[in-house]
Amino acid sequence: MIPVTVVTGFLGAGKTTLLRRVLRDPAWADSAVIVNEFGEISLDHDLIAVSEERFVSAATGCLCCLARDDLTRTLLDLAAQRAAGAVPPYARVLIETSGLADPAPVLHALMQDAALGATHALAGVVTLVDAAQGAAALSRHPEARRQVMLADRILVTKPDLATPPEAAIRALNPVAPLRAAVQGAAEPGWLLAPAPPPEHLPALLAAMQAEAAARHTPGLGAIALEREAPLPALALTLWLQGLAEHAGPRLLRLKGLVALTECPERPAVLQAVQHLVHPLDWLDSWPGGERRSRLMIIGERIPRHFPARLLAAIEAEVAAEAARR
Ligand SMILES: Nc1nc2c(ncn2[C@@H]2O[C@H](COP(=O)(O)OP(=O)(O)OP(=O)(O)O)[C@@H](O)[C@H]2O)c(=O)[nH]1
Repeated sequence: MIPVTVVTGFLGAGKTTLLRRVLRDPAWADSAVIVNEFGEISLDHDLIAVSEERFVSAATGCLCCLARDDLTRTLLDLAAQRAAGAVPPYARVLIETSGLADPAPVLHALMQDAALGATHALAGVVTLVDAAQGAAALSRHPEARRQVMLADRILVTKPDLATPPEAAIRALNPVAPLRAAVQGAAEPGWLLAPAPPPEHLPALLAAMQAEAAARHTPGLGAIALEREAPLPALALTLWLQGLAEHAGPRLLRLKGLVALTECPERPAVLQAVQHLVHPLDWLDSWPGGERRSRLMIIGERIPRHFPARLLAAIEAEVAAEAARR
């Protein structure tokens, strides 16, 4: 049996950060990773930096989540390749759901599909809750609440930024063991040790399925932005300010790799979760040698062309100002 752990948590909670850390630990490096990303641009592979063979990006055009059938096929294909020696042997599978995913269909697939059940066993659901923005996400987004309700273990992230919203978490899930960790520095043994599914899980899943229509925040969408030419850091800063002013709390998540004019040979990793822009990080080199900025914005009712048009206007203004000086 191949143990499968589902790692979930709302947009920007720190799932990729955690996986990157866990996979650097030699004791857990023999894990296969399936990342379910929402939107047209896939970035997590570049950020997790796990080997090509053990990584599957299950991108989806649907906000909802990884469809049951897709997940079943992905897990069985991977297991067949493992049995045939086409991929290095792996000891477990970690599934990172999209931040907007309802984990219930994934759990259904693992618990009810006969072929999957014969080869894979659900080892647990690890839910991440952001100490800084988790309380807001839990009150506004049904997806975030369902992720906490289904958790076997809860990891509060970013406790360096704010006090964990423990009361809001406990109101949804009074029993799951809870710990906090900065930058994914959690004990993998605690996080990933198989947890028997709680007795009430089938009833909880059935109840959730019954109210499936209410499980998503209405009006959510992802906007992708790609560009060849490097961008002045000033234009990027002004663009972020403009987006935040325009969208306010409707801007849920922004992430991307950006070529800055000041340092185009290395990609800057841009991360924002709601109004909080995290400090820029840098990768050592451009993944695949392709020097092209890629950005993904997830928000509620943000006009599709607004981010690109705002960026073009700001860039023109910054260039004109530079020419005047
Ligand atoms: N200060 C602080 N920042 C953190 C911590 N954990 C993660 N972050 C930052 O939070 C941002 C989002 O982290 P990710 O790991 O990309 O979050 P995610 O859940 O994978 O995001 P999505 O897949 O887009 O939903 C990044 O800038 C991380 O560096 C933490 O404990 N403290």
